[in-house]
Amino acid sequence: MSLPNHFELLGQSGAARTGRLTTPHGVVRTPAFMPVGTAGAMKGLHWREVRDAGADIVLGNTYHLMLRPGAERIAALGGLQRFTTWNGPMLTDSGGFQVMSLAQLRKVTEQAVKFRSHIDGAAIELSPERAIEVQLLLGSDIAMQLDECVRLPAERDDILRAMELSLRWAERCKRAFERAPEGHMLFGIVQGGDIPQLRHASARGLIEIGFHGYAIGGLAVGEPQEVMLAMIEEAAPILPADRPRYLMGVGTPEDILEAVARGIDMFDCVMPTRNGRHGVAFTRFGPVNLRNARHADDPRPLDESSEWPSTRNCSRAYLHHLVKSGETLGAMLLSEINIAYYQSLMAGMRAAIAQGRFAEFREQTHADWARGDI
Ligand SMILES: O=c1[nH]cnc2c(CCNCC3CCCCC3)c3[nH]c(NCc4cccs4)nc3cc12
Repeated sequence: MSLPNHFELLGQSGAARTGRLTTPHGVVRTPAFMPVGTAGAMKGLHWREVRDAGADIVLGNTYHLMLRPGAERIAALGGLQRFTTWNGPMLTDSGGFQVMSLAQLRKVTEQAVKFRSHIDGAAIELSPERAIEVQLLLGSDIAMQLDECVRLPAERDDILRAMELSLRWAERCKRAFERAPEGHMLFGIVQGGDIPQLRHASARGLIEIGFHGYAIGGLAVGEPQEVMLAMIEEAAPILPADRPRYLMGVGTPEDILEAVARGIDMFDCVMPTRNGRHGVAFTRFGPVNLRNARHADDPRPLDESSEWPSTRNCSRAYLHHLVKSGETLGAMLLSEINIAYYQSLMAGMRAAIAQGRFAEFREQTHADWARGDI
């Protein structure tokens, strides 16, 4: 039987789509950018700013939260929304991806991913069943299956092995998710590396099992942008048109624009806050590195036409000063400026798609970025 569908397509312009995803904690407008909360908090931002910037949904970081303060403790405290006071939709990942990049002594077996906590060295076993249990304890509106993501370039055998393991884990996650409360969703994750036939097999396998939405994983892991875009073109058209598509870990504003043009609806990336902490602002005319001495005497704001106050009011000279002197406020201001820019890009795409003029929006946006910061 097919799962209930909480996604409503509102418009299309070429392969680009705009829609609404209804969750127990509210509606998500797509295309959507999901800012990443780290251990349950947004680095350098208050939730109010995240909401004001236009974000409908944020990511909860399962790997960190399950290690500290622990999923059972967050459940006892009323779940992630109450714990963090972000009272809107939340998506949590399975925790598996970060085990691969953060944990020590990790081992992948049929049963589970086994690793030692980077906090206290405790031996942890993250099985598909435990990954679902943790996300249900956190109370997220959208949970992700446990999968194995292979960094690229990789051998065909390894990509095939990880793709088939991820499909078996998808089946186990689906079964474990059957006890989820009404309205909560589970997304499968397409793997298959940079091999079209394996991308097709993975997508078809997930559709056979049946999910509320489908993520495309295994990308933005070291491959050139054209390979990432080619794999989206292989997978997206196979995925059900009436269900959301989430491209994991992506990306720069250009990656996002080009992925929306190929039918992707949801994104997450650490770039806006991470680049903000490193002094780089994303703007309508491309990235601006505020560490650069050329800004020291520049009284102009980053973009006087921006709707975001800090982008419209803070002088480059001030931002340069804050960044050079290592003031925390510098990282905070640039994080909010970047989140606000990403959300304005998403809002611009949603409007352009709804009005059937996405091709023009895409062309004008590329031209603005090419003009660069002057
Ligand atoms: O196949 C995948 N399966 C599962 N997760 C993936 C992720 C993590 C997505 N963000 C999770 C967030 C959860 C909350 C905390 C922050 C992460 C990816 N990120 C990237 N690229 C960006 C990359 C980031 C780091 C190395 S590559 N490709 C990814 C591919 C997969």
